[in-house]
Amino acid sequence: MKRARIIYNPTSGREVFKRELAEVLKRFEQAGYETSTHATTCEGDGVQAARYAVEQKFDLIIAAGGDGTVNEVVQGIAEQDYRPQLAIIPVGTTNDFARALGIPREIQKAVDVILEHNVRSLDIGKVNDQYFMNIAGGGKLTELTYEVPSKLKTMLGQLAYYLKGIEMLPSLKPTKVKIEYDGKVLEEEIMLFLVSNTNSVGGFEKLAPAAKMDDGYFDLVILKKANLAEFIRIATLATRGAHLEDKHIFYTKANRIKVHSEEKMQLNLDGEYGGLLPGEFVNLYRHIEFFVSKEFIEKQDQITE
Ligand SMILES: Nc1ncnc2c1ncn2[C@@H]1O[C@H](COP(=O)(O)OP(=O)(O)OP(=O)(O)O)[C@@H](O)[C@H]1O
Repeated sequence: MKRARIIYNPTSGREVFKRELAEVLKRFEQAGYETSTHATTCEGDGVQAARYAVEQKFDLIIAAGGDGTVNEVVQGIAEQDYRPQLAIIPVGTTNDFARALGIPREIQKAVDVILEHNVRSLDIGKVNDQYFMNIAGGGKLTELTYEVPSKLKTMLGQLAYYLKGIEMLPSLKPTKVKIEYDGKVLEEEIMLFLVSNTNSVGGFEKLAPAAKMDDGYFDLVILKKANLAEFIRIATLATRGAHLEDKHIFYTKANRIKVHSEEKMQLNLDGEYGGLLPGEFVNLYRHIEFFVSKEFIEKQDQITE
């Protein structure tokens, strides 16, 4: 019998997972998994819980939470030789990665998709010994995501980011950076850089429209120095994926990217603070097996064509 470990964050999002846990457990048991649970107790506990699941040779980890919880589970398994498969039940405030995999936000519907058993080996990113699945970035613009207090996020969800973003827009300043990617060099004043593994980022579904999650490459998107009016225009273009041709945007695919800056620049990993630059981003090719939706597989196949 296969063994599954549910690692869930009881404080995630609107804190609804616990109420459905018994039903979720029943469904996994019925599907042939011997299933046990771990509720995370504090920041970092998801990493330890995932390491324990590795040691105990669980076949499957089901991470129930937001991007933060999934990220901790990935940190816990990514550097191990034995890596359990990973499924996600998105119950967080931000669930960009689950959305990228086509996992629905309703708990039982997410379980339906997981139990269809579509598994794919996907790339993940590594920078300075930390891992990310979705996106890493830097520049004043990316610093917004951790300016939003957790309470506000619980109450307002995604909207909290936008409110904070609008409040901060006028104070955004460019940063001078040197970016080396696959043997080439770019020196530029930038508003932000994004190293993307998926194309579903903070509500912008088409930020990196060609980002494929199993090709061994990141999509590097850089917004060069721009004034407020230009920024708003480009952000509008980005909502429909029409920004890459703009002269303020630099875009390429690369699997190894180094970013340095003389100025202090914070790193953002999957929406959370990830320390300071410099950083070297490395794409780990098809490193973890994820449970995905049929729609995800269809979409990925279309990108190849
Ligand atoms: N019991 C706990 N109490 C407080 N924090 C926790 C607990 N368990 C996990 N965490 C932390 O909460 C972070 C955010 O969790 P997660 O992404 O699942 O939920 P979220 O609702 O989307 O979170 P956020 O409030 O950051 O948007 C995790 O990265 C983890 O470090």
